[in-house]
Amino acid sequence: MIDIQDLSFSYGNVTALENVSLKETEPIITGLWGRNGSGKTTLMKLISGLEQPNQGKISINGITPYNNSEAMNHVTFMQEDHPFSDLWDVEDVLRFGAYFNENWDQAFAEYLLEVFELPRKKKIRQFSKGMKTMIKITLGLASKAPVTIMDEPSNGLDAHMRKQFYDVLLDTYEEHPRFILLSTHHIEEIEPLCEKIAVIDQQTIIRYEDTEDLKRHGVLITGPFEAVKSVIGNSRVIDERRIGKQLHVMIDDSLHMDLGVKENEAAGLTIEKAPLQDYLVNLTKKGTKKHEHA
Ligand SMILES: Nc1ncnc2c1ncn2[C@@H]1O[C@H](COP(=O)(O)OP(=O)(O)OP(=O)(O)O)[C@@H](O)[C@H]1O
Repeated sequence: MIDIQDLSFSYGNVTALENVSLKETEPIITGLWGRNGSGKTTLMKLISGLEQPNQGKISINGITPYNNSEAMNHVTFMQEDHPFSDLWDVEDVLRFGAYFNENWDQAFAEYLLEVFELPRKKKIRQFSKGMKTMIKITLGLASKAPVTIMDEPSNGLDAHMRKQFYDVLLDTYEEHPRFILLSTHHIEEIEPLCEKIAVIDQQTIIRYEDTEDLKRHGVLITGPFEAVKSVIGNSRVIDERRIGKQLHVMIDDSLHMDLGVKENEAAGLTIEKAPLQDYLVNLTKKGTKKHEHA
């Protein structure tokens, strides 16, 4: 389906991606999480053939996307600032979608316009941020491309429209499975949709795993200094704060028996699972260090 090997890319002397590898053979929904400037958009542009790698290979269903007109039948990329013409209204966007996508589903596109309550005759440039996101979702999903890439697809959506987005995405995916890559800074916004999550940091993908496995990671431990130090052992500490005699740490580990037992409560320790977003932020922050055994 998608095979990226040892990919590197620079804008002039700014290295945006280095030695990125990611392989997925199943048509699944994948989240791409990373902090600002981590390289998410660059990776998406490379996958969709808008940029040429400096090094490494990308294969989409056996096709190299850069400078390859056939790739358009395999990949759709909905950019965060999608280049819609100033003159276009919704009907122009749909005509564009039908012209450039061989799997275009006009009936589904019409249905999505109704779900998102989009006015047909209004110019896209007059749309609100959320409405622009909804027309991009419409274009992206109705294209039914085997590889569908969406940069920040929940950007600007209110709670109701985000729920509508989840519902239509899951329905169309179930009916017509394809590889869907969704990028975000806020993992909670897309995590319920994603079977796997790729984490990008310092120009490369540092994790690519099942969402459920990733969600088990990140444990918060709070309590008296010595008790916390003794329970964390050799676990990797990704956040540490001292407040008075209390120590608060987050470790890059999953909740397991050694950490969860009642004796720890007796020692005044609180041990709990950290929210996934907090875990990812700490995992990718500068200066994250290995705990040295006391
Ligand atoms: N056109 C460009 N010219 C020069 N440098 C660029 C260009 N586009 C991106 N970069 C640089 O490449 C790196 C990766 O940027 P990219 O836009 O891929 O990150 P991102 O993860 O999508 O960021 P964000 O979440 O803030 O949108 C950053 O250092 C950025 O400054």
